[in-house]
Amino acid sequence: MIELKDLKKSFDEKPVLKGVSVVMDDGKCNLIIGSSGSGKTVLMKCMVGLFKPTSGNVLYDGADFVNLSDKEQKTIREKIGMLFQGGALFDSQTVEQNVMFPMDMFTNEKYSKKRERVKQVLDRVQLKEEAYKKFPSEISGGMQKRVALARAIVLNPKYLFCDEPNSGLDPQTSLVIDKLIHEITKEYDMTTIVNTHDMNSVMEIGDHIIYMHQGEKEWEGNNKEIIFSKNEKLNEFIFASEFLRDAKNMRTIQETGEIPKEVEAGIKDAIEEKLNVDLDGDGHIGDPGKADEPSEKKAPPKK
Ligand SMILES: Nc1ncnc2c1ncn2[C@@H]1O[C@H](COP(=O)(O)OP(=O)(O)OP(=O)(O)O)[C@@H](O)[C@H]1O
Repeated sequence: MIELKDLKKSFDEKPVLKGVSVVMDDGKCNLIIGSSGSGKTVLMKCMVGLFKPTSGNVLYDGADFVNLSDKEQKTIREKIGMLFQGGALFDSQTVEQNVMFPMDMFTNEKYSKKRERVKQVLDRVQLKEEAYKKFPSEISGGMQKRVALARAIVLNPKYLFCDEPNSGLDPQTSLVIDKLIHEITKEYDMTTIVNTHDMNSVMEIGDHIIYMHQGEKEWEGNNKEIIFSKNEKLNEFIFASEFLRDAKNMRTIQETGEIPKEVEAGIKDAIEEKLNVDLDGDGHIGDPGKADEPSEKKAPPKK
């Protein structure tokens, strides 16, 4: 289990993380969302030991990472897999060599054993053998992400960190990568932390979502609860993310004028205000509690 306790990080007296406390769920995809500059990357870097927090704790199964000896920190680092933004593959190495790299670094396994394991993980991310000898520049962006994911899990990590795994991918390929991350998290029983801007990912794999706003945890919940959220900052962020256009439930509302059953409160009011439409036919646009007098309303879109 990873637990953050009152985590603070400042750069030159400028506070970036202002006391974040959260427990990352084991065996689940924990998504960190928030607008640019809200502190998502700094939070992730504090978790993996790339930044030293100004104060507070990062606990791995109760052990405070920052105050552990180098040897103890190394033991935890060995349990961490990282999928870096952009994949960060070595251009001069083949697919197979890229995936084998962590085994070369951290194990004394025989070459045949390493090849066997590399094949296993490349199979798992559905990469065919004809790609093994190719260089990153010779394969598509989606394939590169698969290779990066295979490399991240080759040492069978307990914790998987993914920084913007969908950056540079089209929505369909993003969905495939999201699903792989989600399935592998369950199969390997990992604690996965994903830093993302992608609202489709949020809806698809958001077992546990942490919404960061200006260095603080503003909201947390899962992908069902986010629909009902009445948190104004979160709703603003969701709209800024073009959630209306992209997310499945919202698409249903726009295209058919029907509200999916699960969208009965929370964000529904904000959607009404945004579209200036009385979706639920209650005589009000937005929250009826807020309106002093009935709003001028438009008919719901025709089916
Ligand atoms: N090494 C650093 N030195 C000084 N300031 C930093 C450093 N790293 C990050 N910051 C500052 O911390 C703040 C949060 O940055 P961070 O990269 O965590 O944002 P983010 O939420 O990940 O944004 P994005 O979605 O754009 O990646 C920003 O104001 C950034 O300028």
